[in-house]
Parts: sequence; structure tokens; C-alpha cells
Amino acid sequence: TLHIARPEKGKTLADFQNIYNSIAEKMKSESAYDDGTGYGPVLVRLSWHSSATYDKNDNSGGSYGGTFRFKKEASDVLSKGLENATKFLDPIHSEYPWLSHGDLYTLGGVTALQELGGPKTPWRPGRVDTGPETVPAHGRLPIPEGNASYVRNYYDRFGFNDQEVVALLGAHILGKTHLKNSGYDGPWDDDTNIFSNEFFGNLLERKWTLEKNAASNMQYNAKGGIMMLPTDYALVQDPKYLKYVKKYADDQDAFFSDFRDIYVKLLERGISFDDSIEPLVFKTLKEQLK
Ligand code: HEM
Ligand SMILES: Nc1c(Br)cnc2ccccc12
Repeated sequence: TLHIARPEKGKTLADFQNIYNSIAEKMKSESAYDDGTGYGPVLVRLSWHSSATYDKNDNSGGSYGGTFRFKKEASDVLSKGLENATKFLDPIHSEYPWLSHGDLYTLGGVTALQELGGPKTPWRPGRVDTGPETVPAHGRLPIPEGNASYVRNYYDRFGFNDQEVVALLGAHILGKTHLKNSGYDGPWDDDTNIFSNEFFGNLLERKWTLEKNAASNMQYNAKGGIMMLPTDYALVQDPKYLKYVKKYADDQDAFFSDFRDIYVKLLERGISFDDSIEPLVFKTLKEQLK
């Protein structure tokens, strides 16, 4: 499968900054969502799930075709909860019907990441919607029960190495598990809507206890209302992953730049962008205050 980027005709940075601002303003006005967590984390998760179907073996899946808009893809039980994110973005698409869904879902994640204090993340337009026949079969999303070799093997399908996998999973500092979505529990009383390297400090410094939760799934719990999935905890069980967990726990700047790089790589995986397409870097709302 070939995915050639074709940027929307005659659109400039200012046009895309307008969309960024519409999403960011809507995040601000609907900040009560999910007990005050806001829409940021679930928008980041949507950008990940819309890219997570990628397979390097035939260059299929990935963010290009915007196929998450089809129920056939969005109905994957492992994507439960993401209907909140697509419902949030529907009015944005109505306001800017010229924007492809692939560009919308990835721009939504970049906007959320920056508005939650994450790194400035270059973004390129040009994903082109493809039809329902291009929706990849279910089974390409990761399961939370996996161990380190499961995680390593899973991301091998993207061609991501150990350093990239650890950096990418640092996104789990954002948001929460919801028992009704994934069968993984909270309770959450930490700030889950500020991007930082604390996911790694939590892994190394907290005392983790493996417990069966209310849905009979095993999860790692710590005092002070945070948890880890088995796939999260795998990062400290595996010595090769552990090396990067320590690096990122000690060095927030290194985490921010490595996360930015692998997040861009994820959102663009499988797409051929012409070098003439300048990556766009958006201003946050705060940076635009008159
Ligand atoms: C081994 C790979 C991964 C697994 C098994 C996994 C699994 C999960 C699960 C079970 C949830 C809870 C969903 C819910 O109950 O609402 C979740 C939430 C989340 N995931 Fe992941 N994830 C993985 C990788 C990623 C990546 C690569 C990113 C982003 C780069 C990401 C971003 C998020 C975010 C931001 C949330 C919070 C969503 C919310 O608060 O509504 N995840 N993930
Ligand atoms: N905030 C999280 C932490 Br802290 C650890 N793991 C997660 C997995 C999914 C969603 C959120 C989290």
C-alpha cells in the first residue's frame, strides 16, 4: 500500500493554526469532562489508536486513511471510550470540512499534547481519507496484559526500537483507565492532565503491588491513587527497557525531545511526504494571548 501525502490545496499555517485554536478552545470550554480531566488525554489516545493499525510488512494501516471514522474500526473493544474523542472532533470537522479525517485525528492529538504542556510537535498535513474497504481487521491493537517480550514484539511491527517504545509509552502519564472501558481500574487522585516525565519516576519510586481488580484483571497498584497496566510495568521488568526508564526519569528534556520524535514518527508511519511539505509548528493558546 502506498500512502502519498497530498496537502489540502492552498491551505497555510494560519489555516491549520485556526483549527488548532478551535480544538484548544473547545478543550478549555469542556474542561469538566471525565471528572475534570478534560478531553486532552482521550484526544491523544485517539491519535495513537488511529495510527496503531500500522503494519510495516505491507505498509497497511496507520493514520493516513482516517479509517477510525468507520464503526467497523472504532467498534474494536480495545478502543472503548474513544467515541468520546470522535464525538468531540465531529463539530471541528463540520467547521473545516476540507480537512481529512486522518489529518483531524492526528492534529487533535498534537493540539492536546501541546495544550497539556507537552513538547512543541511538528505536524504535516496531507493524509487522504480512504474507503471502508481499507479498514484493517481488528487484532492490530495491543492488549494490556502483555509482558515485555509481548510489547517488544508488538512494536517490532512498526519498526520501533526499545528506546522509542519506552519514550512512546511515557504518554501514559496522561489520563486514566476506566473500568467500563478497558476493565482496568483507578482510583485516580493524581493530576492526569499535565504532560511530564513522571510516568517513569512513578514506575521506579512507588511500591507496586499486583492485585486483581473489580473486573478480575491483574493490575499494579500503588498508594496514592495510581496504577500501572501489566504492559506499563513490563518496562521495569525488562533490563533493556529499564535502562531507558531510568534515563527519562532523570532527564525531562531528553524525554520531551525523544517523545516528540517518536510521536511524530508514529503519526506519520507509512506515509510518503514530499520534502517540500514544511512541518508546521503551532503556537499554544497561551503563546497567542494578545
Ligand atoms: C502497549 C501499548 C499500549 C497499551 C496496551 C495501552 C492500553 C491502554 C489502556 C487499557 C487504557 C485505558 C483506556 C480506558 O480504560 O479508558 C489506555 C489509556 C490511554 N492511552 Fe494507552 N496503551 C498503549 C500505548 C499507548 C500509546 C503509544 C499512547 C500514546 C502515544 C497511549 C495513550 C493513552 C492515553 C493518553 C490514555 C488515557 C486516555 C483517557 O484518559 O481517556 N497509549 N491505554
Ligand atoms: N495515568 C496512567 C498511569 Br500513571 C499508568 N498507566 C496508565 C495506563 C493507561 C492510562 C493512564 C495511565
